[in-house]
Amino acid sequence: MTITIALPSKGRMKDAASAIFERAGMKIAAVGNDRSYRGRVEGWDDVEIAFLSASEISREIGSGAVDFGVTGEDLVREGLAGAEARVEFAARLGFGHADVVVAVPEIWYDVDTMADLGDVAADFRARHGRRLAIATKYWRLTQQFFSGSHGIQLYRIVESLGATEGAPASGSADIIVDITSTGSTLKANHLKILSDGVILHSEACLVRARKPAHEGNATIDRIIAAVCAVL
Ligand SMILES: Nc1ncnc2c1ncn2[C@@H]1O[C@H](COP(=O)(O)OP(=O)(O)OP(=O)(O)O)[C@@H](O)[C@H]1O
Ligand SMILES: O=P(O)(O)OC[C@H]1O[C@H](OP(=O)(O)OP(=O)(O)O)[C@H](O)[C@@H]1O
Repeated sequence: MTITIALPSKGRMKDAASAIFERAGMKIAAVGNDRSYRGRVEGWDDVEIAFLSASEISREIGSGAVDFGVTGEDLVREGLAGAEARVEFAARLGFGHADVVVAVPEIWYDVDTMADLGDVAADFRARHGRRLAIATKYWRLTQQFFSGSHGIQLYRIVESLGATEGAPASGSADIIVDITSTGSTLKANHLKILSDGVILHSEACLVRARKPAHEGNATIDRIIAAVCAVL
């Protein structure tokens, strides 16, 4: 059986992902020209590489179209319902760190915790005639965290496809759920992270699709061992 590994074709994880495989003794060569979206691994004839975007990788692992992928934990947990049952986080790779956080305007002086935010959400309709609006592209993680972990039910998600941190100032939402790494974008937009508002500490992971065909497959075990050995 040919094992397919999906690696980022662009973006911030691309170079570090390929570098880890190279260090692991799996040197990747493009098939065809340099812009090709397929590759192979020198000396590993039963392995092929598919170059995809980070969010496509989480989808393809979920559907089982690829065997392994390197992508952000946030994209896997956001993209796949019941991720744990469908995929294995085989290794945390030590790059692509970002936290998915709940952030509110700095001037909400009385709001520092999720419990405070729950109180705000409960009063919001009476005070403002509408529900608290949360701008995010992480609607699954937001619902799990607000409704599942904190019992907050009174809110509305406003889907954001970019510049999420600008939503409170522009009036399209009251608060946000987004990723942050240095914190400078939140700061520039006068937003603060709630003290218990970190939903997920994400980083790039080697993720395996859970497939029956992987049972007892020596190449599967060899790939995981080779990557883990260089971390
Ligand atoms: N400062 C950051 N901003 C955005 N994403 C970050 C940051 N730091 C780390 N990441 C991680 O990088 C991943 C997204 O990578 P990138 O933005 O390169 O993807 P992409 O190529 O834009 O993918 P797609 O086009 O499919 O969305 C996510 O897992 C995210 O957590
Ligand atoms: O905490 P910081 O270091 O400020 O990083 C966080 C910001 O970086 C990302 O945006 P980016 O400008 O990289 O664009 P992208 O979302 O299109 O990747 C992300 O969406 C945040 O807005």
